[in-house]
Formats: sequence, structure tokens, C-alpha cells
Amino acid sequence: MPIAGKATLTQYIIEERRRHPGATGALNALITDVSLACKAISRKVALGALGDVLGSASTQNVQGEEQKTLDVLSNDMFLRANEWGGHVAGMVSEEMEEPYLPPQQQYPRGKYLLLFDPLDGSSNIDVNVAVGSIFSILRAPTPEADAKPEDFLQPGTEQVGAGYAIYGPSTMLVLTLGNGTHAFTLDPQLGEWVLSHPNLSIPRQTSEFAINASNSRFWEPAVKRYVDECLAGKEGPRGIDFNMRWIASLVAETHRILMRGGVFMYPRDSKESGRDGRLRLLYEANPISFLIEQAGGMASTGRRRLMAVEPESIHQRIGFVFGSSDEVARVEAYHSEEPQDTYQAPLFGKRGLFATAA
Ligand SMILES: O=P(O)(O)OC[C@H]1O[C@](O)(COP(=O)(O)O)[C@@H](O)[C@@H]1O
Ligand SMILES: [Mg+2]
Ligand SMILES: [Mg+2]
Repeated sequence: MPIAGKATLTQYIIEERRRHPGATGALNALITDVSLACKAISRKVALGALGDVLGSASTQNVQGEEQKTLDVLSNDMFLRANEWGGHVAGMVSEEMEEPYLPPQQQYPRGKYLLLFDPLDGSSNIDVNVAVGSIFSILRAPTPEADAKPEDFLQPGTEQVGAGYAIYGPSTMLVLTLGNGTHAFTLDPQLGEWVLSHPNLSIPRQTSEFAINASNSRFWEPAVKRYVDECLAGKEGPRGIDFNMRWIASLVAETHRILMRGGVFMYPRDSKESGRDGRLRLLYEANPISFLIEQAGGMASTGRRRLMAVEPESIHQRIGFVFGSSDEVARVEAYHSEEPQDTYQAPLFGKRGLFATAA
């Protein structure tokens, strides 16, 4: 029975499957498993201090970042919810150095690869700001066999599905299977995801941008030019006033842009040696790009389509600019106008390994 005339997630994915007569139902089952993990994480996040889950786990992930207790718990929930169904040939997580292969004796191998950031924006957990989980689904090159690390190195254009859950005032799941971007709100009483925002559409134009301005001294000239012009407002070359937001939670920023437009930038910069951006290509930038493009927006490295990038390693980072298409195109245009040699690769930058005293 539809709830208040709206479809549930289960009904939506069954309808989607009808469009693919050869489909076995494995993708639907995988999405159900992912959405179960998200429900479980949502319960933990909602309990906050009462759930004894805040604070640090006193460990570091592969990227040298401090792991929060909830990072570790959420990772475990994703692994447990998605291994038993037998729909994955392997998983990649922000919190694990190597791909995870479910124990062979217990669980069969499936035909999909699941890549995820189990808890995004974790610096916000202790201050009770919206956090989320992000996931990307690829086809396993060798179905029903152990996934190899290189199997995960597919460009974003190969994704069959992507989405995120946001744990905010309400819990929502935002999903694309390549046929539009749709948002489902969790009815906590029924435990059902209800299709509350079908066919999201990002306006082409916006006057709202999001960037961590504390990094401005490390930006490339094109990014600096773009932001300076926004800040100049009505009196500047753009002739309009801009608003600015920075939540420091990629999922929350994406959600705002899907709901009302805007542009988000975490560009390549020269802040840290050997780091080509802050966000991770395979389980942050690619799935968000798929959702944004399916909602009519643009997602870019700052220079070119992000989903066309051929990945080199599973935890690779990348510059990321996405949102309302007119603004993203403008950032790309500013980069293309720059002489090629203006970018100081982090290795040789002011704070880089081989920095020279100026
Ligand atoms: O600390 P900064 O520079 O504001 O960066 C914030 C960014 O880092 C992230 O928190 C990275 O994600 P994780 O919390 O999963 O490591 C993004 O959600 C957010 O956009
Ligand atoms: Mg993240
Ligand atoms: Mg994370």
C-alpha cells in the first residue's frame, strides 16, 4: 500500500527492475542491504551521547586520519549488512587499507563491487551536525569470484548505482540507478524509506557557493579568481551578491545543492605535499558526481568531467567542484584560461617536500 500516495524504496526499485527484463534482482537486494546498514547507523547517530558512541576510537585510518568511534561502528555495519546477501565480490571502505573480501566459507561471491564512506563528515559528530554515508556500486569484472584490488579502479561513468544517506533532523536516502536522482525520507515508525522527493533537479544558475576559505592561500589562481568575484558581489564583475555556506560535511553540502542549487568546491590545492585534493575519488567524488549529473548538475575536477577520471589507486584523492552547471562551467573556463605552468604541484609547493627558500 503506498504511504500517503507515495512509493516506498522497495516499490521504487521493483519498478526500476521492470525496465531491465534480464535483471536477476541482485542489485535490488544489494540496495536493500545498503539501506539496512544506513538505518542501523541512523539509530546509532540519533542516540548521540546516550549511545556511548561519540569521541575518538584512538586509532587512525589508512589515510592517517583519527578514527571516531562512529567511523569504526559504521564501517562494521556496512560490512555485516552487505556480506551475508552474497551480492558483492568485494568491498572498498574509507576505513580499510585493502579491499574487504567476505569470509569465503560463509558467504558466496556476487556480481557487484560496493565502495563506501561509512560515515562522512565525522568531524561533525561530536557537535551534532548532519553527517552521512556515501556508496557507489560497480560491476565486478569477474562475477562470482574474489575481487582483485584493480577491479575497483573503474571510472565513475561505470557506476550502476550510487547514493548517500543523510543523518540530519530527518534521515534520508538519496539514490540514483541512472534514471534520475530520487530522495526517500525514513519514516521512523514504519522503518520504511518513503519517496518524498522524486526527480530532483538542480537549477543551472545559483548565487550560493561553498568552500573552506581557510585554504585560500593554497588555491590555484582560477579558484581564487572565481571566489574573489563572488565576494565582490553587486559591485564586482558578476554584478550580483553571493551567499556562502560551509558545513564541512560533504553529504550535507550535496543535499543542500540538490534541494536548492549552489556550487561546492574542494579544489586541488598546494596545502599538503603529495595530496591532490581533499576528497576521495572512488567513494566520495564519483558517487556524488553520479547523483549530481542525474539531477541535471555538473561535477568536475575543476578542469574536466570528474566521472571520466581513470582511477589509479583505491584511496586516491581529487579536486572536486560540483553543483549548478553555469557555475561549474565557469570554474572550468577560468582554469582553461590559466597558463599551464601556474599550478605548483604539492611536492614542489611552498610547504612541499622540495620547497626552496624564497
Ligand atoms: O575539514 P575540512 O577542510 O572543512 O573538510 C571537510 C570535508 O571533509 C570531509 O569531512 C571528509 O570526509 P570524512 O569525514 O569521511 O573523512 C567531508 O565531508 C567534508 O567536505
Ligand atoms: Mg567522507
Ligand atoms: Mg568517512
